[in-house]
Order: sequence, then structure tokens, then C-alpha cells
Amino acid sequence: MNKLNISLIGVPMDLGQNRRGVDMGPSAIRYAGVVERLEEIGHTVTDEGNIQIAAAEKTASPDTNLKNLIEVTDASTALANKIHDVMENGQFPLILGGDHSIAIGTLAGLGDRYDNLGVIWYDAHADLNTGETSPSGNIHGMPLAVSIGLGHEKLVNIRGFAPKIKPENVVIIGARSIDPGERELIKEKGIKVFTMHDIDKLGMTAVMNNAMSYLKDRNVDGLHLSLDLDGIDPIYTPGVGTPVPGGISYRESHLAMEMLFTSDMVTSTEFVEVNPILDEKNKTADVAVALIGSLFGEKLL
Ligand SMILES: NC(=[NH2+])NCCC[C@H](N)C(=O)O
Ligand SMILES: [Mn+2]
Ligand SMILES: [Mn+2]
Repeated sequence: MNKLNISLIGVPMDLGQNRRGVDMGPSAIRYAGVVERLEEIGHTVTDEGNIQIAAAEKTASPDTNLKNLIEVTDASTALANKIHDVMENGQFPLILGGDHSIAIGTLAGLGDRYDNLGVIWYDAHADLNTGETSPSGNIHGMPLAVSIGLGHEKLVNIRGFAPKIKPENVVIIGARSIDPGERELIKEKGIKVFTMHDIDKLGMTAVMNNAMSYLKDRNVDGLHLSLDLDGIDPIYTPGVGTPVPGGISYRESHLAMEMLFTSDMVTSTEFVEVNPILDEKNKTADVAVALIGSLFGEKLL
């Protein structure tokens, strides 16, 4: 990764889950100094502002248990189109959420630019639910399923093509809360998962090396990092809507980001689920910015 022209896109989305405040994530991460941090490294940053998000639905769509389906579809489409445009201009997309449902739009925008995009999903969860398997009806638990072509057709067909990515090009890292339907899907589709058990047993260095060589063997032509701040242990990132104890440490996360930087494989990224209302003095946004620093080449010496 040389000096990049980065397009920063905020997505103040809170309709993919039911806790207020995650719509303020992009502001919190900007306030924590993301632009300055990237410029300090030598990158050029264009802040593209925020994608517009509608108010929550007044009445649920009768044919589905997915909450705010229409509003999430519209916002995802707007985000996908925006990402498509910035990529046309040779910019590197850095997307700030917002809840993780925004990944539906991100991968829709990236999907037609790559034939064989790889995805690292850094998360406590698998986000592989569909309307049938979801315990909550929250779309932030579904973006990975939607992107491999499973789920509500409105979401699956954004920008008029599906699937956006191949299940065998996905690597999930940090999983420790997996619903029964997701577990089945992981087995059925052969999705590569490094759980917390694997991280404890192998260490983060081996996990990242395995993840990257797996994706290289798949001949990926781009790599998207989708980082849910709840992948990290809630002692470091308390400002998330669905915290799960026993997570990836702050140091392991820096190491993972530094290894990704060194690999020079990453071609786009998003940092999601920062909720300043649930946070302590913007700690979670500060962690997001620190990890963005490592991912984009910040060095200790
Ligand atoms: N992006 C997230 N934080 N997802 C949490 C999902 C939680 C749960 N598996 C659900 O589907 O409701
Ligand atoms: Mn999560
Ligand atoms: Mn997630």
C-alpha cells in the first residue's frame, strides 16, 4: 500500500438493529481524528460526507420479519452507488458505520468492480442469518448471508446482480456468538472461520497468516476488511450494541491490522457498530481510529 487517495464515506445507519445511537458512529470516529491520523501517515483523504438515512419505518412490511427493510434497502443502494463512483475515480473506499447492515451496500458497490473479491469479516458474530434463521429480525445480523445471495430478494438484488461475493472467499475472524442457522450455513457453504478458540490455540500471527494464504490460494483480486468493533473484547470497545465477552484483544487487533498492511492485499475497508451513547468517553471510536492507523501503515519506529 503506497500513499493512497482515500474516500471517507459516513453511513449513519441505525435501522439494522434496535439500539439508538449507532447512527452517531461516523461523527464519533471523525471526532476521534481519523482524517488527521491518515494524513499524518501521508495519505490524501477526501471526506465525502454521509449517506442519507431515512427515519425508521412507521409500520412494518407485512410480508417479512425484517425490520426497516425498505429503508435499509434504499440506504444500501445509495451507499453501493457512491462506492461504485469513488472506485471509478481510483479512490480507496473507507466506510464508517453505522450498524453492520451497511456492509450489504458496501459489498454491492464493490462486487461489480471485482471478479473474485476476498472478504475478511472481523466480528464476534457471523452475520449469516436470513429472515428464516434470525432470532431478532435485525438486518445487521444478515449482511454476509445477503452478500453470498441468501435472504430477502430486495437486499440480495441491490444494483441488479447477485451474489456479490463467493462464500469460499470469506474468512470470519473472532467469532464467538453463532446462531444455530448460521452454524449450519457455515458447514453447508464451507465458510472459513477462525473462532476465538482458534485465536487462543494458534495465536493471532498464525491465524492471520492462514487467513491471508487461504485468500491468496483463492486468487482473490481484491480484499475487503469489514471490521465490527464488537469483534474486539468489550473491555476495550464497550460502545457497541451487541457486546460479547471473551473477544480479540487490543494488541492482537493491532497486530492483525499491521499484518494486513504488510500484506498489501486490502483494497477497501469499513469500520462499523461504534455507538457513542453506549461508549465511555469515545473509547470505542478511539480504538477504531488507532486500528485504522495500523491498517494504513502507521509504525511504532
Ligand atoms: N453486526 C452485528 N453486531 N450483528 C449481531 C447479530 C446478532 C444476532 N446473531 C442476530 O442476528 O440478531
Ligand atoms: Mn458483531
Ligand atoms: Mn457484525
